[in-house]
Amino acid sequence: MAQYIQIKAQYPDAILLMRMGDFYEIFFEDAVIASQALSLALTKRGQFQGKDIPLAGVPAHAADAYIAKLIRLGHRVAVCDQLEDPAEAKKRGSKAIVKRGITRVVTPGTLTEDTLLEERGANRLVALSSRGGVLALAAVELSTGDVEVLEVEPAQLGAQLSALRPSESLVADRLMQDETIYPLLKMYGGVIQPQPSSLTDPASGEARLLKLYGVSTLDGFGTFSPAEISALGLLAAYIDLTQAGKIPVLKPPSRVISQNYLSIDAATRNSLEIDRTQQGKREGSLIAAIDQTVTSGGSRLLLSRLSRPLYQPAAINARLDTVEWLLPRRDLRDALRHAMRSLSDQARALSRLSLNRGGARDLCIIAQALHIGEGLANALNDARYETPVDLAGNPVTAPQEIDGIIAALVPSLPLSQLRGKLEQALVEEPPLKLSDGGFIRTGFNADLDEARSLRDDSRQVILALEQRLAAETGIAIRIKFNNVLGYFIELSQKLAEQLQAQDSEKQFIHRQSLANQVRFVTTELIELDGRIQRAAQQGLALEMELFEQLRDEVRLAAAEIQTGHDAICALDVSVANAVLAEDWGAARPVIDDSTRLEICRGRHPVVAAALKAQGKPFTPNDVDLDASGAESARLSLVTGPNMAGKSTYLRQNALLIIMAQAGMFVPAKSMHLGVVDRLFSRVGAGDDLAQGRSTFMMEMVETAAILTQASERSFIILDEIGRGTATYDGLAIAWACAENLHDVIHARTLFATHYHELSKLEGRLKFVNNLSLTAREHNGELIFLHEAKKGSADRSYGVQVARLAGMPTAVVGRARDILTRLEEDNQTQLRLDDLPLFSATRPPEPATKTPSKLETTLKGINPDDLSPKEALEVIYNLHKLLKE
Ligand SMILES: Nc1ncnc2c1ncn2[C@@H]1O[C@H](COP(=O)(O)OP(=O)(O)OP(=O)(O)O)[C@@H](O)[C@H]1O
Repeated sequence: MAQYIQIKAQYPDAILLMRMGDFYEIFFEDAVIASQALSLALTKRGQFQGKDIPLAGVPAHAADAYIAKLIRLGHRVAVCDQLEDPAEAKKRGSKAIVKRGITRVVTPGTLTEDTLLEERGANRLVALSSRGGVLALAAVELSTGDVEVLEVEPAQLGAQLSALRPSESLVADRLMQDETIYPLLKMYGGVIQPQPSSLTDPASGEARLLKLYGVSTLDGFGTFSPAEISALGLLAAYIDLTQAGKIPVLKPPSRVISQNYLSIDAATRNSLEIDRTQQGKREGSLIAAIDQTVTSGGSRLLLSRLSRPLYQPAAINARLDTVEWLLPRRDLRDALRHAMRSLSDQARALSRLSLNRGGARDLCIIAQALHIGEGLANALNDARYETPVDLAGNPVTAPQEIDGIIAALVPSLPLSQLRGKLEQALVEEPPLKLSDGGFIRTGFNADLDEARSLRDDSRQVILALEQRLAAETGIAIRIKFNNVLGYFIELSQKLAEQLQAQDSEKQFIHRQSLANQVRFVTTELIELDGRIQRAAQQGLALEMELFEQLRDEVRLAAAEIQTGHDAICALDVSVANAVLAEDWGAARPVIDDSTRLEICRGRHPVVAAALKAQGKPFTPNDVDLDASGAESARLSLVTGPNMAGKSTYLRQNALLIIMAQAGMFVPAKSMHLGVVDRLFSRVGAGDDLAQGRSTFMMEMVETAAILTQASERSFIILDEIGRGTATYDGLAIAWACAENLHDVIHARTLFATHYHELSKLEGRLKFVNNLSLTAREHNGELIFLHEAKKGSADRSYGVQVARLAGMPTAVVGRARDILTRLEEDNQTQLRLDDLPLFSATRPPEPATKTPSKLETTLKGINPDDLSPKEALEVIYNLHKLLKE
């Protein structure tokens, strides 16, 4: 108990699992929590301060599953193991206690076990910190070693957090009080772990980073701002704490420049269902419909590309070049995919090895990946020279990305030697547990072979002994083995009596009597047992030593192995995109700096695939927008009956932009896209009652965000703005928003509405046109054509849709009557022609004052965090701002 209490005191917030022989035992309050969470029996053991100590326990061999469940429920788990053999402890005296210590703290963001991780998803730990008014995010994916860091504008925090989708977030204590930041963290940050301000100081953060990376300066990784260092430092501290000092192999932090990416705010990401549906499932999301990758690393990379599409045309085109090059090379693609399919998750194997959690199987995974990588490089290299000229006789050069992949996969001499060594050393299918031994091949190490043959020979000797004793005594002697007694002779009661009766020399020593059996040993057997066990232990110790040597060599080569792994992931994604492009008859989008969005016969990737699976056709649709207004409308008003396909049309165009900027071919006949800087979607928000916001309030919050943040390079889809309030209020808001988007923001916009009155904007505003999704009424039946055509719809056919939905006939009939009456009633017709023209250009009413840069910076400073030197620096900065 004293040992327990002392260890528990170091990890008060975690559930402590204490190793006791074959079990992990849980005591006190932890036992109560765990027994409820894991449906374990709650018992008691001993007393503490006069009270019973509650106890629960889980078998050590099944601990992973229990830990996973606790983590999923949001707990942290500290695992305390036995650090020595109980026999060692006994040497110190019979009452000595086995040494125990924390070997790791398991938290949602720091998992590395395959059994606890989603194969195709990322598991990120994120840290958020701020220095001098600048906010920074750092993210690590411990199971693959990827580290990213970026500065964020407070307005972009939601977008960035939702792109990273952390499982766990470390947050500097004082940011927890920030009214704008905390709600975002709560929504998108996973499990939040507040961190003391003392850990956010950049100087100590830098020291921790140097230790983590084993370098003497961070200069080789680039330049980082104090806020970025502070966030990275938080990660380093937490990794140190949770991994009990073991240092993972991490890639150098890559600095994300937000301006190089298409920004997608959190609400948009949710509503477009990029990586999961609004119900939280992968199935039905964009990624599920388009993921053709064959490796888990490739799948994760595709997800990260879709979560953060690019903004620079050159970078997008480089990816597209690769897909285009792979597209006609079907045999090559098949061969590459076939080879990659047999790869296991190399990145995670490497990470386990570096955290001392790996086994011989992980070494095999690395060797196999190096082998396959080399094969891939050869196949690509051959293909590079296969078609030197195209049909027109022009030289065909492989895209740059392919050259890069080949270069990354051809191993250096030391790495290929390491691969050879691993292949020589390891058996084909090593046992799951290292402690079982038997993973090193015979012939690799002479000492090991000798120890093994000693062990095997001894077994022969046991057999011989068994036969000899049987012959000598005339009794069918059987020698058996168990972990407690070692080797022993086991006889039935009757035979035992017979043996003892004739054993005049007392050769057979009694060991144990069971109900029906009696067990004996002989001095010879004891000696033999010792010899066998020593040989086995010696063999195992040698194997462990060899394993550690190989593991250290792999660790040393980690950076090159990671580069190769990244190249395979990129290849997998490009091949997958080419496969998809062929399956779908997809087109390469033309990407440039223009302000166009022109799609011919585009299809919704998810809806079209779902309909296809049901054997139903999908109607392709065009879109034609130009933010400058020179070539076509800037804003299209989309009307049409309920169920006509307005939302599908809107989302389809947004999704195609995401795919195109992620560097993928798109399901369309053609697409011309002037790159989009920000994507906004206001499509059917749900309530956020937890935050005290009604549906209408949420809709207004999101619309406000669009109107304040969009630029003329943005793309916006707005679905039924204003529908959640009284008709006139809603129409007025929708009207004003459309005007503002057109006159002030100039962004390419698709605006779906049931307010048919809005169609009057065409003609009134220069760059607005009307589109409608068509339906036809035939013999009282409504037929949806799902075709987007020029012009506006005249009605919504809501009552017909209600009938289709199975509303009682009496209600539908009554609704029809009321509708006719309302339509006849001229009073309800709006006199829209009386509205003043160009109202959106009216000078805005004095808005609430936006804080100046000086004020924002001042607000971001926490005097308690500053050293005198930093304070002086801040004063200089503020003074500079005053002059700006
Ligand atoms: N282009 C299309 N081709 C074939 N089917 C389509 C197409 N577009 C939409 N659909 C089908 O029509 C259904 C309704 O589409 P959607 O939700 O987009 O309609 P809507 O006009 O937004 O309706 P409401 O105004 O009631 O919200 C979809 O679930 C889909 O199955």
